Amino acid sequence: MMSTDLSYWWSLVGVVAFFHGMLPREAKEAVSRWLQVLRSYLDPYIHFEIPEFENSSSNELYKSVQLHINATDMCKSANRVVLTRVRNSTLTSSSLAAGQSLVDKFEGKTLRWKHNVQKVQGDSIRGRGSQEVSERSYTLKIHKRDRDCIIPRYIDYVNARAILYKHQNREMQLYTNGKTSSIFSGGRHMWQSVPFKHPSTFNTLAMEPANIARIKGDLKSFVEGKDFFERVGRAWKRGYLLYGPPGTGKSSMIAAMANFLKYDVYDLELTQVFSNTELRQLLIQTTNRSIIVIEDIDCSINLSGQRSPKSSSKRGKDSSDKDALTAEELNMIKEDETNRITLSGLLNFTDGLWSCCGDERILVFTTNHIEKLDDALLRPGRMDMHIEMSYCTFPAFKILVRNYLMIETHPLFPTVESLLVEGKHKVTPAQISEILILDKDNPDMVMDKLVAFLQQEPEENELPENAEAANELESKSQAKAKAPPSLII
Ligand SMILES: Nc1ncnc2c1ncn2[C@@H]1O[C@H](COP(=O)(O)OP(=O)(O)OP(=O)(O)O)[C@@H](O)[C@H]1O
Ligand SMILES: [Mg+2]
Repeated sequence: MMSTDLSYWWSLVGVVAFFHGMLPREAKEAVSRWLQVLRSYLDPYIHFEIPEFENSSSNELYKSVQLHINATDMCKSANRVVLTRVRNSTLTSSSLAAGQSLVDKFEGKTLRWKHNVQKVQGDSIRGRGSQEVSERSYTLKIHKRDRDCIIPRYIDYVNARAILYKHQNREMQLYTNGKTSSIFSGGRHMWQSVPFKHPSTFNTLAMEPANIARIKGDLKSFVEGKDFFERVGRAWKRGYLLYGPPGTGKSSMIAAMANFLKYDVYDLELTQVFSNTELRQLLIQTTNRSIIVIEDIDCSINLSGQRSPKSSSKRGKDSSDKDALTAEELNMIKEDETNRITLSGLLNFTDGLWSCCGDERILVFTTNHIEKLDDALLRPGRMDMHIEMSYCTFPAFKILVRNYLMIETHPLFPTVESLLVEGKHKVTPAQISEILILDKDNPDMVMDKLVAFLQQEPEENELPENAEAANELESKSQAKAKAPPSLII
């Protein structure tokens, strides 16, 4: 009955439109207004066109819709879908084929997307001469009564989903600062980047599972904490101090953090930074959603405010050789001496910088010698979480074995457990990994070798009883005692 009514009204509109051309001007205008009212009564939907290009420039909203459709997997409900994959990528993107529609839901309202593809003659602006090109657009159809209550918010939601999806599926970058000096940098970009493809994740890290869960939880609440940081008036940043002996997974942890958050990594080599001005330029050039890493902080900077021996030797010149230097080099040393970076200077500077530019930054310092670190670095508010990367425990060992040998248990596990707990010498995950990698297809042989290794008499440089290791353990416990009430795990 309803459809018969509608076809009657549409026929009437058609007839009126036919005679419309023959009417005088005033009557024409009146009829046009009347037709508009009638049309909106008959079609209660509003259609938004979102073209791929508008005035020859690409329309970001079109790309956002495409990404939103990918992110929500809405294509599942379409009959025809276009699948694409760019070279060297592992990601398959899907988009609606021409003429296809799908339904989205937002705040209980129904919205319909349709993808339109039309062949048109190309124009010279897009550089295709007179070739035939495809003109694409999306049409969003919603009920007129829903328009005002959801439209600005729904478009914001589509954009936000698209940004998140793009971020999660993009290629991450590892940046390093090259060998520059304030004299030579001349304001050019001082970071060089390569694609970041480190395979370490929280699943491959050998660590107490409870600690991994705490770190992941901390990172997650940091990422979701924009409103919190704004409310309490703090810069949106988080600092982690990773400490422990060599080969316990500090660098692997940084890679796992980056992979978990999909953040770029800026590996800041402080020994290549020769002045505060240069440091400021470097930090300003880092982007949001990134991890800034300073490895071996105790070796990179001298706590008393002097350049470290490592730094001086890297530059290859010593003040005693001043006679042999050129005027330019002497100037560099002079500038170096007046601008040298101290740890507290660095921290004060980074704190100030975070407060005024950049969001969502993570700062990670690593050290093998926490006891050598300045109180300025350890005081609360500087490094929010102190994470000890320790020698291999049995739970950590099981993670390594699961990853390397793909076994969950083995008859030699109890022996390994007692050797790790009461063993003569402590071993790092790196040492265990070296044995586990010997033959992934022969777990029995590898487990035998591992037990033999753990039963060996400790070598000089591995002994906790020897001078260096004993000192290390001693100073670690002292350091723990003096560590501030930051979160220590
Ligand atoms: N906790 C761990 N979980 C998994 N693998 C580990 C772990 N620790 C070390 N390894 C293995 O040992 C190698 C070296 O580890 P990594 O470079 O992360 O140690 P590190 O603590 O950063 O050492 P350094 O203090 O010398 O920089 C890694 O490539 C990895 O294969
Ligand atoms: Mg390391």
